[in-house]
Amino acid sequence: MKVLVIGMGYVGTTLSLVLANEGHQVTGVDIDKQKIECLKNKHLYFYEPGLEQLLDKHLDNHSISFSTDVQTGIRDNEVIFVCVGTPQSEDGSPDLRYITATANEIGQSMNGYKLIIIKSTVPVGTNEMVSQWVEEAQVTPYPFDVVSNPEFLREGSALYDSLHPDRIVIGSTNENALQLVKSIFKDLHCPIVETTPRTAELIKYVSNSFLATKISFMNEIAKLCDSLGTNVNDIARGVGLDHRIGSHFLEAGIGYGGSCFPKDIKALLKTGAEQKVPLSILQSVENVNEQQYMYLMEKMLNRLGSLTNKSIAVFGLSFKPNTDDVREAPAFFIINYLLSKGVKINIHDPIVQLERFYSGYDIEQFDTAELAAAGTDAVILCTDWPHYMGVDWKSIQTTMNTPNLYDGRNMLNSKQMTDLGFYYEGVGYK
Ligand SMILES: NC(=O)c1ccc[n+]([C@@H]2O[C@H](COP(=O)([O-])OP(=O)(O)OC[C@H]3O[C@@H](n4cnc5c(N)ncnc54)[C@H](O)[C@@H]3O)[C@@H](O)[C@H]2O)c1
Ligand SMILES: O=c1ccn([C@@H]2O[C@H](COP(=O)(O)OP(=O)(O)O[C@H]3O[C@H](CO)[C@@H](O)[C@H](O)[C@H]3O)[C@@H](O)[C@H]2O)c(=O)[nH]1
Repeated sequence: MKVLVIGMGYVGTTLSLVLANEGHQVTGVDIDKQKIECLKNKHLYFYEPGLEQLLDKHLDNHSISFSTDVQTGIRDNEVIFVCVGTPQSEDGSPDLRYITATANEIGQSMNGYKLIIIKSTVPVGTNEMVSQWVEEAQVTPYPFDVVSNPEFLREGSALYDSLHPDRIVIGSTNENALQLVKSIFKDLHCPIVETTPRTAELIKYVSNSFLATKISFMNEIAKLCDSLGTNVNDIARGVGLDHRIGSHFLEAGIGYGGSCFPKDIKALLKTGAEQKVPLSILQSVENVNEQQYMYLMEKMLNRLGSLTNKSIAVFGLSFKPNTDDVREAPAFFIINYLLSKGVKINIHDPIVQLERFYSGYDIEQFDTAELAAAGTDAVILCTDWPHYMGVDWKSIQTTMNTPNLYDGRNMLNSKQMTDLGFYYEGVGYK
């Protein structure tokens, strides 16, 4: 099938490559010339394991092409996936300007029937509004359908998640449109949830909110563990082996970040407020998360006494491993806090280059974790990159000014680190 994908961000690029891999003929469009140039030149402009190989393969066999010509893309394709961004606006609600612009563009450029599939995460009622916006923009009243098909991939495992989804959610009011979307994904074997567009839109927000709830719940329990002298990692295992609870998303630490959880939780809270339905549990989830990085900072302050003239190494910048995405990354909240206290900061990350973010501050990036830690008063581990399991902790311990190790992801073995001579603290784990 010929398909157009609008918006070559994480979601659109991954979807385009997966659809090409499933045998579809894909055109990917974006208004960002640089992104399109990169993709045309077989260069993935973001870090995501496995995607560059697919890009190479499908450009070579001509099953995918990229363009900035959105209008021609719309005219040449009956099936259109919309994957544009829906960032957070000032008041916490999603900014729908890119969705509106895309709906207008489709309405103005369409030359026959179009199936418009909304992949972007949008508040309840947006699919209905898209129908209205397309209709209002139409020059000739061609028929079209709008279907909600939210995306559930995770950064860092986007390809795997897209090829092995837990479920596909399709919200449609039209049976033919529903069957057409199902036929596009016919080779992906998983349950399909057929529902209304409004319900599909809400499923996406509830999924992210529930996952974030698990994290914040465990982060609060971690504080109790510190107080009681119990181990939150063992608690997560002991609790998660109960199938009714499940073992995923129970890892305590410095809190969740990324381009999705913080914004989507804010958006659902906004929806609750608009509907005058207080979402008090979700509000607590957000509150716990916003304070979580400071919990580790307070532990460090208790030991160091003061941060004056201190030098601290921060390991890991991205919001999670296997991505170079730093949107809402807890590492940056920590860095900003340390900078505000006049701390000298040494950075290491296996992928992310810091120059992109700071200049003129007392902050320096090093090529190795060992170099970054030398001479510092503490190391703070912010991202659970597997890389940090393999660094030379023995040598790090000997070169630090004072070997204090704060593990914001509870990823290292506390006994091993203590045996090496570190003062080690995790979150609910010592
Ligand atoms: N990133 C994720 O892991 C993820 C996962 C699931 C769902 N989502 C949701 O999917 C959507 C996209 O997320 P993303 O991370 O890929 O966003 P992104 O910001 O990385 O990319 C969006 C792209 O859309 C392009 N764009 C904007 N307006 C356009 C227009 N009028 N025509 C053509 N292109 C246009 C932008 O230039 C940009 O490249 C969001 O709603 C997000 O919440 C994201
Ligand atoms: O037990 C855990 C699991 C995750 N995290 C943190 O939570 C954040 C988000 O992690 P993850 O969900 O793996 O990454 P995302 O790529 O943001 O994916 C989420 O957001 C996407 C965008 O909506 C959805 O599609 C995915 O299903 C959803 O998992 C990261 O900072 C993690 O470090 C924890 O602190 N503890």
